[in-house]
Amino acid sequence: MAGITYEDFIDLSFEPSDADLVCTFRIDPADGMGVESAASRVASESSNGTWAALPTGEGFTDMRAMAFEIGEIDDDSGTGATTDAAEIKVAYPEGLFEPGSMPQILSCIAGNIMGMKAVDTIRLVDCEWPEGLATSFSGPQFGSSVRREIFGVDDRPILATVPKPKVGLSTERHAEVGYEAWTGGVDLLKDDENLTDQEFNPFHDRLVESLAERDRAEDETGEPKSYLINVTAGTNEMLERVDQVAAEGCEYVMVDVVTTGWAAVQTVRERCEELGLAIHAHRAMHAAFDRLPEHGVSMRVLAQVARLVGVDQLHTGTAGLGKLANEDTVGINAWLRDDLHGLDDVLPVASGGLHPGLVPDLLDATGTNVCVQAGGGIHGHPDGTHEGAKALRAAVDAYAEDRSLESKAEESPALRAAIDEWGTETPR
Ligand SMILES: O=C(O)[C@H](O)COP(=O)(O)O
Ligand SMILES: [Mg+2]
Repeated sequence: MAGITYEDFIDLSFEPSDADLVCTFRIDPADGMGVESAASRVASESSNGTWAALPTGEGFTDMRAMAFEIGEIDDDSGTGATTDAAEIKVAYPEGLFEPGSMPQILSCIAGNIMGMKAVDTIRLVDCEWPEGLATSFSGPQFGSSVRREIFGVDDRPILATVPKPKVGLSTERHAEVGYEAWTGGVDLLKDDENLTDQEFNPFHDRLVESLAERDRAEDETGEPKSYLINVTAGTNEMLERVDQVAAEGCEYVMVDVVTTGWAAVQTVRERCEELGLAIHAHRAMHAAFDRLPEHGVSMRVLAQVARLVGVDQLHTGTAGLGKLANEDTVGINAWLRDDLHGLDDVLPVASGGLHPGLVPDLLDATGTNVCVQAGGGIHGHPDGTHEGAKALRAAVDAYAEDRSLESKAEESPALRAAIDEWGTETPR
């Protein structure tokens, strides 16, 4: 080949090899730009092309991506009409990627193309990860086995709660809230995404005091309990916090994986393997990438990335039942459980506006191999945190016993009060 131009990046008869990474994009070509031209520019800019024709020849390895499929998108009018947008598939050769480097991969498949003028919008919808690339990542260390291995539970979801107000509680109050929630029946105390190491509640003090309350709650209930402490920080500081968590005898760290960045998560994952700690991934900021359905990176792909880099638990939404907009929680959870070249699965976490009255519909949608997290739905209970935790546990136990909430509420005043307060309504 003497040279390449973007036209060399599309071939509708091309068949990807098993080693290729195949990405599905939704693209809306700019005015005057045909869909094939736009598709070829996507493949070009995300692999080794640019706007100008380029010389190749000696010293050049052909790392071109290839747009090989263009599908029409129905406009949902019921008339069979289609939109100007298209769903395209692009195949990327294995050699384009640095194995085990999520930042490098994302700089290809979700890099410059997100801002190209050739398209009005572009969304990375899905990826099919080939074995070579997928297994260059460690994947989860524990995955959903945390339920059984840490908590000895396999007939119900594990339960978590984040103290509210989300920031501003003193260390002492935070630890007390943990004690009340653990003894009420939740398994995990969880920090909120914006609680890290502030003056009103310093990290190390919170770690030590919360674990002391954890131990007390374990003694009283006879159940294993744990704490998802948020180690989010710059990478070096984060590693120091991970070390402190292990030294104090906790099983988990929590990381805000999107704001922290995937490279740092990979680094934390390595340290967590040395220390035997599980990673709880909060997805704060994901919606900046995935909320607009025409543009950005889907939550499905973010979840794929999280699994590859090796988180054990990941927030994936509430199947639309909670307070936050959700993209296909059920489908994403299924992907997290499906085989991925032998990598471990990820435990989905349902969180954001949940309360006991939503539990049956939630578990109908997600199944019970999940973590159910409620903040306001516990601490906003009319009788306080302890009763709120009892109510959530009763709702989950009722589901395991195949009983209605109303019937369970006859023996659980805490659940009765929660239902009287919130009913089965979705909050906003
Ligand atoms: O971090 C979270 O998951 C949210 O803070 C959940 O809070 P909520 O249960 O009060 O909506
Ligand atoms: Mg939160």
